[in-house]
Amino acid sequence: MRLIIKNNSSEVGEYVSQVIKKRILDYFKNRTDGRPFVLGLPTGSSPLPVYKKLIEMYQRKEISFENVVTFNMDEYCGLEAEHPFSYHYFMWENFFKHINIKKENVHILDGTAKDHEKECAQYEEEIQKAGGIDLFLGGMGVDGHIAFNEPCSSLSSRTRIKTLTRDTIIVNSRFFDNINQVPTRALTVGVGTIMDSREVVLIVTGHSKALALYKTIEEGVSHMWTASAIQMHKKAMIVCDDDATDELKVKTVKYFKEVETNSEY
Ligand SMILES: N[C@@H]1[C@@H](O)[C@H](O)[C@@H](COP(=O)(O)O)O[C@@H]1O
Repeated sequence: MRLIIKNNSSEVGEYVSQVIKKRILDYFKNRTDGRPFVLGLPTGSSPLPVYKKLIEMYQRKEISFENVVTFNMDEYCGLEAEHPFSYHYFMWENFFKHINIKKENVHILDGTAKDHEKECAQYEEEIQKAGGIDLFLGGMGVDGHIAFNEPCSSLSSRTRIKTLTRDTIIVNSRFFDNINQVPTRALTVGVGTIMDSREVVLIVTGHSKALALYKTIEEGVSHMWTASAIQMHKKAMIVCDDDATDELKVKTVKYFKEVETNSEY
């Protein structure tokens, strides 16, 4: 696992957007079979600087999303796509409407689906049909959750419905007018779904994530901190800011800062 430590969230955004750009450009350099690049995406405040930079790269014609297929991590149950607090709305407002992605290439779980099980099974099938996910970008909850895989989620879980913890409802209430509006359930890809991706990149910024980052990388793999599963991934990278390293050992921080000086994306 790589740990890239940057000074602030804007530098994290710059770095992660460069990683995504490089992976997409490298992928199409040698591709002749027409298979698109498949990108997994998160919502939340952490990826916003990444989306901003990717939009700027698209506007400067450095990158195209014409042959990119996306799968979002999760969606609240019960919110229509047009609902201003839905993850559908978030993704179109903050990213998709500003780039040249084809509407049919965007996949986001339908939180209003009557048959959750069918919706989740179809999502897994669509990921397979697309050829699997090349790069899954993620954030992390303050309790170390990845997507909506709350503490005690199975580390081999697939896409399914999850009940949100009280902690997550309180933390995510900042995006709603009041806490009673926060849905209590969500559809989410599983930890296993994320682990099947060819590469995983997690963004961790701010002091509030410091304990989760420590648990994710300096302690053992645990279903209590589901992001810690990435210790078992073949190609995983965490990109964090200085504030998020507050609970790490000095020698861990020094080690990764030294290793990653002048490293390639
Ligand atoms: N389901 C999302 C996660 O995918 C996200 O990583 C987390 C952190 O969000 P933020 O980046 O706003 O801290 O929030 C939600 O719970």
